Amino acid sequence: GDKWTYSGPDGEHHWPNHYPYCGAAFQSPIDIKSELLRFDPTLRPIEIQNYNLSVNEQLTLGNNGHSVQISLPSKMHISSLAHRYTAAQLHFHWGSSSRLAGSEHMVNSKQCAAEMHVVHFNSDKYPNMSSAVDKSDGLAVLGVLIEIGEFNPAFEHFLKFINGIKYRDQKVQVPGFNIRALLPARLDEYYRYDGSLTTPPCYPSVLWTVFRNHVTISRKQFMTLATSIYSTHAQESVPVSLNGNYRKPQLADSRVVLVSFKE
Ligand SMILES: NS(=O)(=O)c1c(F)c(F)c(S(=O)(=O)CCO)c(N[C@H]2CCc3ccccc32)c1F
Ligand SMILES: [Zn+2]
Repeated sequence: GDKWTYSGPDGEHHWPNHYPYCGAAFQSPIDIKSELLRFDPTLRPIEIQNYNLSVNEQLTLGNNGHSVQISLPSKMHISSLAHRYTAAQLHFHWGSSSRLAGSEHMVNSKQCAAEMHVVHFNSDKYPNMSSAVDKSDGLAVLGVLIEIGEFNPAFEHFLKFINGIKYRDQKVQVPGFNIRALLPARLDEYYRYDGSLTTPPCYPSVLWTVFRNHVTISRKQFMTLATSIYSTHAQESVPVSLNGNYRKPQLADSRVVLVSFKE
């Protein structure tokens, strides 16, 4: 079972005890430092299909005890990579009401307030997420850095339902909305490297795309995300707030981070 947490005796330094890959190479996230970067002119703009979902489509918004996740329909996919990568779910990592920094990836050691990940699997080669999750060409995750600033109406499509998933394993259906609106304007500027799941079992199976440009949410929206969720079930006597659900940056080793932009 997934007993792992982000702090305490089951925190990230202990993950390798039960999940050996967490202590191996090619781990994510990383601190994306200038000295690791190499411009790659072959990196094409990310092209996504069917992200603009109709309100008549129902999405499952859930609290899985580690994050807030939205399950995504399989018509959504990335079409600009070597294989078709079909969307599975998106989820978030955030700080806390007392520590506004909670992104997983950092850029030159700057940690943002939060980070969104849209998880896709290689549907050319694998039938579903479960069979793709431990394959070296199995997954592609789009990472979006989130800063506190302007109010973001796109986030309201799920934040307004968050009180329905306060406790672990609670789920609610929410109307579909344009998932593209959660991404930054420019999909042509990004960092690209080979890495892993940032949670156990930490399989080194992820082609990471972290967009250069962040999106913003308001302080109030951030506090809603950071203070509404518990990692414990409703019936548990002692509720434990879910915040600070980000893994620390891992060793880059000899990895190069490719960039699609010059300046
Ligand atoms: N940062 S990340 O992108 O590496 C990443 C997470 F950080 C994260 F929390 C989750 S999860 O499913 O919400 C909870 C634990 O897996 C997943 N979920 C993935 C991993 C396994 C799996 C299986 C089916 C659907 C989604 C996922 C994940 F890929
Ligand atoms: Zn994630």
